[in-house]
Amino acid sequence: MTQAEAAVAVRDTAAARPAIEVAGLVKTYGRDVRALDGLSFAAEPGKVFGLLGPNGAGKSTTVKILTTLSIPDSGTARVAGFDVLAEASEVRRAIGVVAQRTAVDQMATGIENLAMMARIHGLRGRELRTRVDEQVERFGLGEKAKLTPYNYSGGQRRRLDLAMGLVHRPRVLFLDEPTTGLDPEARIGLWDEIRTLTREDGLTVLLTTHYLEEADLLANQLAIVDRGRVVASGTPAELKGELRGDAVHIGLDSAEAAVRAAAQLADEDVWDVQAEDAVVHLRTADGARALPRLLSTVDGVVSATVNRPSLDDVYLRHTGRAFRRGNAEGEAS
Ligand SMILES: Nc1ncnc2c1ncn2[C@@H]1O[C@H](COP(=O)(O)OP(=O)(O)OP(=O)(O)O)[C@@H](O)[C@H]1O
Repeated sequence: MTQAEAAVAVRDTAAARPAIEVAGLVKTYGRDVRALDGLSFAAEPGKVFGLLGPNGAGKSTTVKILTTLSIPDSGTARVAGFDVLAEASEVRRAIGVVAQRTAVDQMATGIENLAMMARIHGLRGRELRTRVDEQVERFGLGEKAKLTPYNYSGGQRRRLDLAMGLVHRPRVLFLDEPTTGLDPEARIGLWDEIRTLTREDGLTVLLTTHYLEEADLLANQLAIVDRGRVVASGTPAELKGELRGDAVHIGLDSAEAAVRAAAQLADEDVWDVQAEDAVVHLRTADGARALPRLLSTVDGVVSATVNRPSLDDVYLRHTGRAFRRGNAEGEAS
């Protein structure tokens, strides 16, 4: 092997290593709250990796550890090849963070905000000005960049957040619930922007979300987190593809009726039958054709839906709870 070939081999090996590697992370708060309970996953470089889980699943705790803001009780984590504990300052230089709560100073213009962030990252003079101009251009802020964020639309404010998170050209970007509060058009625009960043700039994005649709459409790879552990991982298509048949959800007039219906339906040609509150979830081959037969088997039906398995069904399969219910529990705690 020539020296040049060896250099390429070394570079390719480095590029092939996961951008984020997490193994057996445990984090407890006080005596009782085990926020992370042996969490492990690996995110490929240049892709969007989605951490999907209901409120309280442990997503923010994971991000805090990966961004060096919190220390795990045990386990290891590497970001951009650096250990989050032993090489915390290298990690900080390699990452950008766009939190759910904006870091934007509302009294300063877009340009001033970008310049402030660039200065925090040690940029000065001409390099700083070039970098700020690049971000204004890259994120389509145009003339708006000369105004304070009060004059921006929700989508523009979020793009300024992104531009600020990327001004120092990080290799890994942490994005927390990026499209919360945006209208559908702005959400789709932002998803496009994030995809472009990974495809064209080779950026790795760790996205945390409790929006199933966002995880499904935006993430190349997903880890579904529940109670501090990864319960399933893969591409959205792989995860949904693991579930055979169609998903059927039958709403009944009471929780008791749902328990009775689940027992009756178990004798039919169905699988993964679960009663939860006043709903029975199950899967069956050719759901549309099977539905009239299934509905005639039980009493007290108030609604029924049939669909191809969604990430909601994947979550249900692995946790025994519907995703929305998981969220409601998290919000209540
Ligand atoms: N500083 C803290 N002190 C005590 N408990 C905490 C603290 N931070 C988080 N927790 C608890 O740890 C668990 C995991 O919380 P975490 O915020 O990581 O979840 P999450 O998946 O990010 O939820 P969300 O989507 O609501 O942010 C929850 O039970 C939460 O109440």
